[in-house]
Amino acid sequence: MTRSTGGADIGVYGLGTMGSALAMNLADKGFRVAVSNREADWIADFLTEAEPLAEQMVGEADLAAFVSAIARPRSILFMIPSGAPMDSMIAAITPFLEEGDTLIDGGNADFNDTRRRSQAFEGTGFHFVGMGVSGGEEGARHGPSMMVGGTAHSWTALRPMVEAIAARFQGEPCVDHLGPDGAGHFVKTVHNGIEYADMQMIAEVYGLLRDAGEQEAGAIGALFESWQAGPLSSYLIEVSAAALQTVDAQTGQPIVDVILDQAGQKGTGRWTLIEALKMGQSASTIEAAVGARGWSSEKPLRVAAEPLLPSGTVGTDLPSADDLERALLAGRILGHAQGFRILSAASEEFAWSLDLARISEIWRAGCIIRSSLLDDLAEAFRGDLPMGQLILAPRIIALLETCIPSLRRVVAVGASTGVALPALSAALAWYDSIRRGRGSANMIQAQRDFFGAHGFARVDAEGKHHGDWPALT
Ligand SMILES: NC(=O)C1=CN([C@@H]2O[C@H](COP(=O)(O)OP(=O)(O)OC[C@H]3O[C@@H](n4cnc5c(N)ncnc54)[C@H](OP(=O)(O)O)[C@@H]3O)[C@@H](O)[C@H]2O)C=CC1
Ligand SMILES: O=C(CO)[C@H](O)[C@H](O)COP(=O)(O)O
Repeated sequence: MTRSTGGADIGVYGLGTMGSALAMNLADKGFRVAVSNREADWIADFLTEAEPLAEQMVGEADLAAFVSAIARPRSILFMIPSGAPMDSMIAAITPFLEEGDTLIDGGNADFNDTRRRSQAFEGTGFHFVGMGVSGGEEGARHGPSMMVGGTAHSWTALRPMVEAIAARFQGEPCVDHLGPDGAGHFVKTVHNGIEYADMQMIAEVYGLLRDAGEQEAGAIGALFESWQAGPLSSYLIEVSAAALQTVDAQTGQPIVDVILDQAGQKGTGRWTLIEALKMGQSASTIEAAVGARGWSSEKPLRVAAEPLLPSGTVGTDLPSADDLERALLAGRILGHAQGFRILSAASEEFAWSLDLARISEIWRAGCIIRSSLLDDLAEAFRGDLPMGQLILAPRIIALLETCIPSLRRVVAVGASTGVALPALSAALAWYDSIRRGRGSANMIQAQRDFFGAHGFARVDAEGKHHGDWPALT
């Protein structure tokens, strides 16, 4: 199986969808790659499939031989499931490492695990990198966006390779060293939270057109396709348009009509929320998207409830196509604003000094959430940013002025027709919360003091105060 020894520039362990594609991308860019996989039989199959690039690869089933095949100091990239499998692989490979070697976890890992592993590596002479990779199989093969967290030493070793294989936006590689330990995986997690929100809002518009508008999948797909020429232009709209216009070979129906309405999830959306809540951040659009995937899994309950619970009104006029397009743009802006606020809070919490402009820039190509909006966000972050808030950047305010009225109209139609638009509605409520100088939390404080003597601050005096509340009979 071995085709050459000792001189590989990098090792890739885990030849599933992502690992195979990244190994081929690296070989395509002229790097020599050692590859290995838990299921050893797959190594030979992969090398056969990788021809002619296999000439630059060496396959080793044995871990010691795999490590030996890589030139020192070694860079070893793991593309395997997060959590326990990664811990087991670290334990298994560490005995074969030497001073200066770096292990890279390129999977979707919980950044808390990455921080723990990075700390465990401190003082060992080995290095640990948590690297978020986005772009799916196609991106991994031809140019992903990558978010690197780890030591400066590891970045120096890794940089030429990841810059060579990354997607490019106007010639610039969509990869950067974002900070130490868990910074890269945290940014990837929030990327996925934004991805969940964007996917959900697109699905909501599809649902509104299908259920309130009784439109066929192909027609909705054609509408989405037309939006690719405007400000909504993005990979996710492109994918959705193409999926809606794809016909199932078995039935001749639109394929989306035969796909069960239960969405999978592997954890990154939920992690985004958990970390947001820990830092006191509201990420209501992302929460709605995670919650909607949860509702999707409760199919039997939904089927049972449909004939029992009162519905919305029929016959309401649908929003115009322009309104739907602008509502989605507003939702996308607000979903990103929530994500970037979480990144900003984490940057402070963990002293990462995250460069939010740079993060927007490396998301402009290669990754799943790439969109023309990210170019606007990158420029907004590089320009005047009142109170450090993306949503207050003049460029973003100008965009919101054009699309918030549409979001209001679309949410109103969803409410009256009884078509659930949880992420779009949450985005609008989040927007209306942030722009309201005097909110309604004075009522919460009155309730808390009434039942629990928690005290409240007054608008006209310093200090903590209590109400002279009446006794309830
Ligand atoms: N698919 C995607 O679009 C993206 C995936 N990711 C992340 O990349 C990582 C890999 O995903 P993907 O390539 O899609 O997954 P696949 O299921 O296609 O491949 C998984 C790989 O991990 C190996 N593996 C599974 N369990 C273990 C274990 N316990 N110990 C060692 N190796 C193991 C498998 O080996 P074997 O062949 O023996 O089963 C296989 O090589 C995941 O963390 C995922 O979240 C990140 C971005 C995008
Ligand atoms: O990281 C990714 C894209 O950026 C992966 O495709 C990930 O699996 C998506 O998350 P989920 O499976 O929970 O939808």
